[in-house]
Amino acid sequence: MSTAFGYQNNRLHAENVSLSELAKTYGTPLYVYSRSEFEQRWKAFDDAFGSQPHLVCYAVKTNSNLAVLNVLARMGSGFDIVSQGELERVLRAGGDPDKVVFSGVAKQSSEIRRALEVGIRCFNIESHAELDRIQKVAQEMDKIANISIRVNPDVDAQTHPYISTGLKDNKFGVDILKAPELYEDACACSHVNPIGIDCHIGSQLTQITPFVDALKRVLALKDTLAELGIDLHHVDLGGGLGIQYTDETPPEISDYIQALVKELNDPSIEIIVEPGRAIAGNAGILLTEVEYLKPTDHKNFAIIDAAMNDLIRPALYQAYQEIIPVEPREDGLDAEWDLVGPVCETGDFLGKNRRMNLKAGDLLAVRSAGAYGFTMSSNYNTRPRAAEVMVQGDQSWLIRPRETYEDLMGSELLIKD
Ligand SMILES: Cc1ncc(COP(=O)(O)O)c(C=O)c1O
Ligand SMILES: N[C@@H](CCCC[NH3+])C(=O)O
Repeated sequence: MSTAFGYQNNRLHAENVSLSELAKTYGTPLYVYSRSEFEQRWKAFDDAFGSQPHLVCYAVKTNSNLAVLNVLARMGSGFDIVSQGELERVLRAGGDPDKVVFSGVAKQSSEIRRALEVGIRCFNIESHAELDRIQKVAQEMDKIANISIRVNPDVDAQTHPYISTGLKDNKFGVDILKAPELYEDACACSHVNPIGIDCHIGSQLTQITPFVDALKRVLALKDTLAELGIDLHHVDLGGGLGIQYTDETPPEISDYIQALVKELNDPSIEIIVEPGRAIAGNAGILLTEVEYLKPTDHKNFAIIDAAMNDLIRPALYQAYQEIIPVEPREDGLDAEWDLVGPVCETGDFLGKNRRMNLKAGDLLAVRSAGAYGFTMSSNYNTRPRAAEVMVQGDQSWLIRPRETYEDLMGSELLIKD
């Protein structure tokens, strides 16, 4: 797990910043990110390619805070987006549109138009209907749309069924056997230019083998296309590399990338990867305070001020995330606790059966919350979304204030009649 979060003098720190101090200044729940961790993890991907042409396109959905995107853009990162909203964020954060790939099964015409207007690198196409739509919009704009086709290699990613994307049963991509036909149709389009092949088989993979198996199938397709006279410039292998949440042992970034480079065995082809979790996951924690202790004959509940609306992974995927005290103590109530939030749902828990010595008012840190944490948060129960803070060394920056109650009204209108 990340070394960015560790104890100094029995107090948990983010780099050299005390989390107790951050909680005092900004309140809880609070997302805290380590800038150094984001930078090191992105660089680990970039460096691992050596001389192989490549582009690391950070998956924006993972953590789309503008400061996070800006830190990565400054390092030269590309971006994998799935909506115009994400595109606008990348642009606002100083990202280079020429390093943007656009994934997703349901791109709207207006989104395609905007992406062509700013000149993104490539659309990852997921169906014939989408090819037709992109051709139509590009023709109207008199632009050429670079595309790759996202193929579904039917490889079992051996991950949670909700985050497995490369099986025939999943809505993503096109059947790899039908892909040559689609490429031929794309070549026949006046305003579409096929430049690559794309696949993404799932998320939180802890083995290299499924990635290599998918690449083998992609390369077989590439050979078939070459025989049809269709030569491509890149292969995009998506994201999906897992992280350690508890006792998983995911591969090192360098071993994963080197396995891809070795299997490709062609220095003239560019490899694009779209990592998200492997960069952001262990670069963030969610800080929360114990509001009440509620021991019962049957179970002990520690009611905390963070909830499923702040971090939905435990409720949605039964995901396990480590929860540790910011200032460990021995004079509280030592018991097994269910750490539950204020939301009116039985599924509102961040952890179950966690042995801890607690008092009300204690601060806890939910680890590995940098990925799919804030970006999946909501206002359920009309709860303001948490603030986000970035630290580096002994510096900290508030990068998104906590929502106010006025923010929660948004621009809704009363009916006047
Ligand atoms: C198309 C695509 N690319 C990249 C990612 C990022 O995945 P991960 O966070 O597992 O690296 C996802 C999410 O799974 C995705 O759907
Ligand atoms: N949101 C998921 C990952 C989904 C990946 C998106 N394609 C998670 O928290 O694990």
